[in-house]
Amino acid sequence: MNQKVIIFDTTLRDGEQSLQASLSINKKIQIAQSLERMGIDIIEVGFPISSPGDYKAVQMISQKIKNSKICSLARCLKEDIEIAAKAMKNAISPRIHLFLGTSTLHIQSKLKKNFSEIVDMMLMSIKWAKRYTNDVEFSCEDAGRTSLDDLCYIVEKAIHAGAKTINIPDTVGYTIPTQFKNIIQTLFLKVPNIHKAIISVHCHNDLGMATGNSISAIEAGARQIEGTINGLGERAGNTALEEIIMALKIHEKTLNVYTNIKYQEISRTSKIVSHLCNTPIALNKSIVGKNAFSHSSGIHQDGVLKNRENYEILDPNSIGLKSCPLNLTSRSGRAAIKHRMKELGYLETDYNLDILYIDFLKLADKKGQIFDYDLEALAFINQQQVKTEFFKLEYFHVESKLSGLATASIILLCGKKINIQKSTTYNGPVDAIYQALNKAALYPIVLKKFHLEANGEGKDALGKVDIVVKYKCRNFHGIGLATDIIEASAQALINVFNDIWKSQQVDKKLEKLCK
Ligand SMILES: CC(=O)SCCNC(=O)CCNC(=O)[C@H](O)C(C)(C)COP(=O)(O)OP(=O)(O)OC[C@H]1O[C@@H](n2cnc3c(N)ncnc32)[C@H](O)[C@@H]1OP(=O)(O)O
Ligand SMILES: CC(C)C(=O)C(=O)O
Ligand SMILES: [Mg+2]
Repeated sequence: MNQKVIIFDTTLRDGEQSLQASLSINKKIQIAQSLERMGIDIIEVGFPISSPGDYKAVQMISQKIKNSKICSLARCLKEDIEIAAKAMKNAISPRIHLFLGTSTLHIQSKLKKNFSEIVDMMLMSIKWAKRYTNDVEFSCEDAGRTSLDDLCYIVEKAIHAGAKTINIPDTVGYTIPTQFKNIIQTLFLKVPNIHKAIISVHCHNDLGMATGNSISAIEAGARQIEGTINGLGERAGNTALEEIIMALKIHEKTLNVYTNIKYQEISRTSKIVSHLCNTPIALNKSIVGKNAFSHSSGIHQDGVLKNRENYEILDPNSIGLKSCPLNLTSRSGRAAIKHRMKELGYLETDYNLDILYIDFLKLADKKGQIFDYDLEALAFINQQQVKTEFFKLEYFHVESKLSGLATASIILLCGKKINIQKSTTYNGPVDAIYQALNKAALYPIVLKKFHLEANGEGKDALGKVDIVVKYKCRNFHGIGLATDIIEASAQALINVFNDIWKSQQVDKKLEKLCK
């Protein structure tokens, strides 16, 4: 009988570590809900000791997610474990994920300890974590460069101490598939109590081996795969879960395994993660790239027309990609929009149909036909700007000319106050409106990245602006979307102001609680 492979998603933890700006709590909740809908078994939602915002996000996700297990990361320190447990207090079955470097390099040059101290730290922390939950995972950080004897020793002790899952990370993406398979096979051969735990792997993609290494680990007996959507993660990223999931589906008869993933949700989840994390997907990315199912050369097109399977190993429908039979224009109604969103894999609870319809009509009047990418952008970028936000742009007027001054006038609602500002600069219209908005919001921010692109194709594509802004020690990411690129730029900055404002409210609440 086929065995189950547990899919463990760390987009919100390892994936987030690689982003230029940390995710707001709302974005984290939206991603977690998307992962839950995809059938992810375990969602690693954060590292609660790392910041009050992360703690709060773990706390809120623990309340909302009921069909996936919730997991939080902790170092082998009592305080980390206690905070992780507290943040997940309302989760149905919380998992504490402990990690500790086990390679000589990490032990000596990073942790400044010896091997027996590491074993003691591991034993103490598993014991401590078990006070809060029965579900403890222990990761041997840098296992890919750990001596096999040391690895077998520490894995045996960790299982004996009560860890139910043992994770073998190739933290720096060092190994190649034959080596990594050998590590897992050796553990199964030499660790006497290995069958009392699930063996998990967590691969990084520094040499482009993450998916290959994870599959080779499954061949050797691993039954949990850790990874992220779109392969986000430290440096070159983690194992891309969509790749693993589809590889396991296609080769299920060879590998004798299955997963509980709802394949139809893959495309939608990938797009949501890409939008909210400000990480575009490469055109040629396996499974979810725009070109993954398109055929450009004559011989391939001829072959596909004769029989799709000549050049396709996957049916695009299987991951939720469906072509659109409806022509969506300003003559379309709510029913058509709801229907198309459903076909694209979204539930009515994912978006607000009334707000989406208003935005849809405005856009449809401007550009005629509305495509899927417009609809998704309106639903998942515009609706980030919930109508109850603290800062709201009421009006702007911008003028600029060749080799001359640019001037911007704005009216910004700041809560109940109306703030009117004007700014003039030689740096162009975006800088002019940013200076005026800054004068109104009064946050001492530094703009670190400004990226403008066309969302869609042709002259009626929407302008999409992504910015990263530094405020105090933290980076914030904002997205703006509009047919007018100045409006899109302004909206991106206002979204950042709203996130800063919200994070200040969270900090204030936590300060009160701590007093
Ligand atoms: C492989 C991975 O992906 S591991 C996860 C990595 N993720 C992150 O680091 C993101 C979140 N991190 C953070 O917010 C911060 O680094 C914190 C809050 C965890 C710690 O912040 P600080 O207390 O300022 O420590 P700093 O980050 O400078 O250094 C890390 C410390 O943790 C120690 N440490 C590292 N791993 C472990 C571990 N598994 N168990 C116990 N201690 C550890 C280091 O030795 C170092 O201690 P030292 O200062 O005594 O040398
Ligand atoms: C915390 C651990 C599992 C990790 O991310 C790594 O080793 O890459
Ligand atoms: Mg990692």
